[in-house]
Amino acid sequence: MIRSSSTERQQVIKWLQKLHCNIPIFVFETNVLVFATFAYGLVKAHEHLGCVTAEEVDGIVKGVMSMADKLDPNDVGRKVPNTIAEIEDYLGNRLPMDTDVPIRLHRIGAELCNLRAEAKKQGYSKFLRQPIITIKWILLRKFVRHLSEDVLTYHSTDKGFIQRFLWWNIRKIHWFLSYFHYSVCPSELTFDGALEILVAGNPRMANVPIDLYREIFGNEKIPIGLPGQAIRRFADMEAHLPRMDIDQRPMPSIPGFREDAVELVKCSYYRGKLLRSPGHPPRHLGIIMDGNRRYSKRRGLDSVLAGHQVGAQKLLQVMSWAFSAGIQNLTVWALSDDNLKRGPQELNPLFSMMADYIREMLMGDAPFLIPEVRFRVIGDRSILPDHLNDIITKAETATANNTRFNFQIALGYGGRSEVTRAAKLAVQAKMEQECLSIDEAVAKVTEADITRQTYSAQLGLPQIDAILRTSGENRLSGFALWESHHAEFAIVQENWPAMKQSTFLKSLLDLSKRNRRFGA
Ligand SMILES: CC(C)=CCC/C(C)=C/CC/C(C)=C/COP(=O)(O)OP(=O)(O)O
Repeated sequence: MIRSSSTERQQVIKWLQKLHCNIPIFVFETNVLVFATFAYGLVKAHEHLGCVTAEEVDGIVKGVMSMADKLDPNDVGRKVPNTIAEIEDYLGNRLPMDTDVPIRLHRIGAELCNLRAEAKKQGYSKFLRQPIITIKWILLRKFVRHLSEDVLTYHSTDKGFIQRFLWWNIRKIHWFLSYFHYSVCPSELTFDGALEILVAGNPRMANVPIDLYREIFGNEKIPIGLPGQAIRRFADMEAHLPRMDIDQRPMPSIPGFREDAVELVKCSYYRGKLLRSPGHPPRHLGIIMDGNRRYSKRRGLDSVLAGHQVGAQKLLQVMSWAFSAGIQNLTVWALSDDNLKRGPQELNPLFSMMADYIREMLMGDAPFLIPEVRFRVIGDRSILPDHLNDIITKAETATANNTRFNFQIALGYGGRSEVTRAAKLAVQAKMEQECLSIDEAVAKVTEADITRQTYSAQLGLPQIDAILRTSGENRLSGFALWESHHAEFAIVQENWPAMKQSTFLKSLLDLSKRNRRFGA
């Protein structure tokens, strides 16, 4: 199972903390965003071009951290350029070339300047549509090599010189970032989205952005409106660029890169929209995870179980996508009572796999991937094998005091059996609480009494108000039969294991826009 180790998380957190607090040039949130994009670029360049080595990427990171250690803390607050006009002014007038700067860096700087001049000459619109991006990648490669070489090999004890030298490199980074940003940043990149880009550069760090964000700044330190400010700054920068649809934005034509980058950009875009949407995320989202077997067949996987395994990994991702999108209650349907018709040859391995995943979620390096998850199972537990029931009980007990995210898995669940059960319990409760005969209790039972006996209500959760189903199927199959009365419905065409984060966020955005009248 892919997940971040706490050491990796801590490293990234420390690194970002230092960037944010100690480096004057990164005092503005936007520059952290831009740096995140830059870091992503480095990693991608390394992955796809194979020209930037892992050591070089490490060199940059180490270099930046060592610069953070050495810089003068009194220098905090320096204004950095944030618009094209400011950058031009900065490059032209306020960035003096130190005399002891290595010649080759000077040359790269000149090349970058030429690029800028070229862009200006041609007009940014034309410039960005041309394959000039390739040249940028070559420059990026050169830049990274030289910078990392310089930072790593420089051992002088002359503090004054080191400081000047490091400062110059920092300016260089910012200089380059501006170009990089103007080429590939989406117009609605949010802080959260940028962090995601950063962590997604390391596949083991994927899908922890909000959590990471909170760890970096602490809950009380999250500046209210920070994303808004960031968006405004981006909008300001973007105002100097031609408007382009996401799909038209210039991307290097490297197989795999474009799709990957477009997905990140789309996620960032939808997250930005969600942040500013006047609606709210579902209070309680229900998901029908459909299409595991079709996925397995379509991808030519070895077995049906392989499809379920990818589905289980998707579930871990979706939990964290939902959490970071502000959803606090998530119920997923993993096995219906109808599914019990499937033979033991499919069910037994599926049960074992579920037990493994729940154990892994419980015992793993980062339990449940997101903090303070309360885990519960609804449905008919009597149909589950003992080993699965044991681990479920352990997970339920271990997470019983958690409150930030309620996560329910429906197993052996059917809508009709839930309603039947709720009706029986409602009559029973009426008899006991009001000392009634069965006939009197049946006569007095109300809808509210039955609602109180649904699983959601019994667990102290709001009723499911939105249901998402994957694999293009257009029916409920009895999921949340009682609660679906007013629930909004979203259908995703992708099979569950193939669902993209952008599709998920887009569905949430769509759900948040629904005009709900509740029959009025
Ligand atoms: C830890 C834990 C509980 C993991 C859950 C794993 C998971 C995603 C289970 C879903 C199983 C299931 C019956 C999916 C429906 O697809 P299908 O098999 O009916 O596929 P089809 O619609 O293509 O036939």
